[in-house]
Amino acid sequence: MADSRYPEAKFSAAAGAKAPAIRCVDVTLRVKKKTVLDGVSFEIPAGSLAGLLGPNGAGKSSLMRILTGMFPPDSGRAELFCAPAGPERLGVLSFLPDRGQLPPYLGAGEWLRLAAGLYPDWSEARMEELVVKLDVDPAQRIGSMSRGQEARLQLLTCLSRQAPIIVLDEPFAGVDMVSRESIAQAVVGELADGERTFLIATHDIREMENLFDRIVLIGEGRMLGCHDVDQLRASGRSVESCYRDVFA
Ligand SMILES: Nc1ncnc2c1ncn2[C@@H]1O[C@H](COP(=O)(O)OP(=O)(O)OP(=O)(O)O)[C@@H](O)[C@H]1O
Repeated sequence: MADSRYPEAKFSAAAGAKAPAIRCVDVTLRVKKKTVLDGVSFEIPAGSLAGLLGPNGAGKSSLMRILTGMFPPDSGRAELFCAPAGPERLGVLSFLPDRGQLPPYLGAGEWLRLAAGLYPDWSEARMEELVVKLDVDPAQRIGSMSRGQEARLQLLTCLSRQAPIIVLDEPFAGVDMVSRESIAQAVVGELADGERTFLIATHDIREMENLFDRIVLIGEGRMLGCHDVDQLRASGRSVESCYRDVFA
């Protein structure tokens, strides 16, 4: 069932599995005279778990920031549930930025209590479950955390919200290899229930390969493909082989 607090999500779910939760139409962005995104168009159907893949500097983070409404594109449209992305739409989207920083002087538990007050869609039950799964110590001061430990706390913060769209920019940066695999399966895989829509930018293709049902490939600011993963597999290809074909 779509969450009744988000009429657009309900509308989208009612419209069928193919209703786009995220749509970009000819999105172009220039930063300091450089074209960072050049006519990017794709759709992510509601309920998908999509990977946004591409090499360093491809434009993935820039595209995600446009989707969160941090800044508008120079031209084209970015839409969430068929309405323009923008700061006023942050209620439908939970975002984990690639270079986010949590207040170093707080303990993890103190931060989570603060976040619970900040977000109206915070789920205390999910937060408690994720504290265990992500192995976060509520007593640990954020400033004393390793990069991987802080990344877990950031992921926990993002996933404790019940927003219908979840956008994660490099959620596993700094997390060790074995933990990346288990977090991908036990946390992201479990939350991808066919209702929420995930867009995840990652270089950890092997760990995420089995979870994606769609991939968007972007290189030097241009769209280089948007594939249904089942169709890729039916043609004898994997996400990794597709990535190598495009970028190697
Ligand atoms: N504030 C800025 N000033 C100048 N150039 C910028 C700025 N922000 C982004 N860029 C440029 O835009 C391009 C895309 O950057 P972006 O961070 O979106 O790429 P990315 O695909 O997320 O890369 P990565 O995988 O390394 O995180 C890069 O060439 C980057 O140098």
